[in-house]
Amino acid sequence: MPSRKFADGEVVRGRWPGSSLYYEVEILSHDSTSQLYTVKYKDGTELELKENDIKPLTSFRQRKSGSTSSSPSRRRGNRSRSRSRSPGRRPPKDARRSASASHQADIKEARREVEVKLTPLVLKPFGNSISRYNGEPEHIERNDVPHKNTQEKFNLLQESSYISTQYSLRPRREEIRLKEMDSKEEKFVTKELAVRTFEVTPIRAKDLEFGGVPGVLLIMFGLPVFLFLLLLMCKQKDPSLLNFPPPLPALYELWETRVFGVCLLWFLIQALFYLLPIGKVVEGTPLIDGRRLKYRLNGFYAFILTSAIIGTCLFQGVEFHYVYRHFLQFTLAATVFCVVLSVYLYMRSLKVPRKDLSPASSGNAVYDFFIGRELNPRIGTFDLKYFCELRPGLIGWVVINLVMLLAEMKIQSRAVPSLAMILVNSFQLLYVVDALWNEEAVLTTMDIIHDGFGFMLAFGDLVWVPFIYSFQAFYLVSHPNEVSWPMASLMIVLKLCGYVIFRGANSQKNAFRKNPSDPKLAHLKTIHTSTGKNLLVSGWWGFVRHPNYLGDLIMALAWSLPCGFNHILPYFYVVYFTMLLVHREARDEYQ
Ligand SMILES: NC(=O)c1ccc[n+]([C@@H]2O[C@H](COP(=O)([O-])OP(=O)(O)OC[C@H]3O[C@@H](n4cnc5c(N)ncnc54)[C@H](OP(=O)(O)O)[C@@H]3O)[C@@H](O)[C@H]2O)c1
Ligand SMILES: CC(C)CCC[C@@H](C)[C@H]1CC[C@H]2C3=C(CC[C@]12C)[C@@]1(C)CC[C@H](O)C(C)(C)[C@@H]1CC3
Repeated sequence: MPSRKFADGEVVRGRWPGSSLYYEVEILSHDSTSQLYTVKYKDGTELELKENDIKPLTSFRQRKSGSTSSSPSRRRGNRSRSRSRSPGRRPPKDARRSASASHQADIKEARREVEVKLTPLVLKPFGNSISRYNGEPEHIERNDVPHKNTQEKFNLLQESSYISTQYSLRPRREEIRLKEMDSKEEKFVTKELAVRTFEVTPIRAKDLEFGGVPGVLLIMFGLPVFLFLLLLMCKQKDPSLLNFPPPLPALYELWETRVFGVCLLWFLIQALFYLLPIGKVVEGTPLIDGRRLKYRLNGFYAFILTSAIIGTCLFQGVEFHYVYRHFLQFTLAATVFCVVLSVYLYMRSLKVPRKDLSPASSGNAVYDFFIGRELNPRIGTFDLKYFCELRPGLIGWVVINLVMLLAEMKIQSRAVPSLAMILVNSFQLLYVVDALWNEEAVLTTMDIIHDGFGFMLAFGDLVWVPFIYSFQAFYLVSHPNEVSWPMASLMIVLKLCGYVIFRGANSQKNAFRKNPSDPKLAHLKTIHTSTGKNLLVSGWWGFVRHPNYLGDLIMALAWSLPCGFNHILPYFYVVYFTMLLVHREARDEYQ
């Protein structure tokens, strides 16, 4: 039997799972089969830890800072003690005044202080949250040297951030109770922190995402070219990679004003549906200044109305084949539209107050043109980003799929569409309907919370989604693939598995973000993070780090499989999507 290093009843330090923080724990028992120790924290939480995650007390130096507590519960107690000593103990009303214009001089001075003294903690505004982990170790030393008033205020802010970096694991019910007790005061602290960090921290070049300016230039010029090449490749009889490059059409052949007019009409019809006073109005997550924007949820109605129009057009004998025949022209028209939209978005963003800028914006014109300068560009109540995220592109994708289904029947002289085409169409239809049905969920995605509205999302939403995501259907029109029923059943099962994981995880996350005290979530465990927010670490979110991405990837595979294995092209989506999600996961992890 393998020997054990620590005895029952021994007091040691246990590493907090997923962090580099050690708390004082008592060894309760040891399981010789799993080699896990059951340990108890001072607040009563019991966890199982590996031997590697346990250290003797003697291996830790006493911390210099004022906080000597080691367990989550003791730290909480300590927190109120330290607060009572600090200026932050003032009632919120008084404190709010300190952030007002009458203290501009203080702020200026503090700004200098922050730049010089608080550099280890790079706080950058992140969407509606308030600070951003800078990749440094989470354990932040506190500055105990007495300073002037302004420095003290920032110590308080730093302290609140320090407190936020400490993980806690307690049953969720208790967490909720404690949260309610503290929420008032925390709200004040984080709000003040938000306002100040937004003013004082310029974004450094190394913080730019997507490879900075060279990276975004490459994406902006490279992606449209890539998109056209992919579509041209697919038009070839043998779309093998060996047949690269495909024959290129003359540029003038790609432009057709009528097609551009159709795109414009499509956009305007969807905008009209968006403006209809049907569907409930909800509030988005709080902005940096505490405001919450209102959003109307009527995407699903827009989809129903669009289906009715498309149905009527079909009934009237409208030639949908026109879209297939002019597919490249449609792609170019949508790209031109998106460039014009991006220029408009950038120009208008130059006039908006700083508080309305996206936390992702940098001050560099090229980068900001790409990532979007303004967080929530609106014309009156018309929210351009929210509208584009779900309506013209996503509904357009379904319509394009239908066009491909009809084109397949026409070109291959079929009385009914192929099973492969039916599978692709229904899988993707389910995905779009799900997105529209759960429209509110989009309000908690990083696109809405963090990114501005610029070329990236305009191109992604209005060109990339409709013209790339419909690629499998486009492929099947000229490269038929027979799918047997047993294979089809396997693909359906795969799709449904992916969907259950995707929906389960997203719904759990949205419910949690909407109301962390939701009794339905009380059984779930959470950890506290340095952004001040909690993360779920059980349920779907205890299974893998990003269960929603996993489900999405499984679905992506399921809707590529009906295209068979003759060519790699239909699997491009799976490859791209994996890269996109790995990158998003890294961005999320960083934040
Ligand atoms: N088809 C496509 O092309 C495509 C592209 C992108 C995304 N998607 C799908 O869209 C959905 C949303 O994607 P997303 O990129 O916005 O990612 P997401 O993971 O849904 O959202 C990121 C946010 O989720 C929160 N979060 C992360 N881990 C959490 C946890 N353990 N507990 C609670 N909250 C947690 C964080 O919120 P806070 O910041 O508030 O902490 C984070 O900012 C996903 O299902 C994804 O697969 C599809
Ligand atoms: C560099 C560019 C090509 C990157 C383009 C990225 C976009 C294509 C995606 C960014 C956010 C994505 C997104 C969906 C579709 C693809 C994006 C616009 C989404 C609307 C798909 C349906 C989901 O249910 C969703 C609503 C959660 C999702 C939101 C994010």
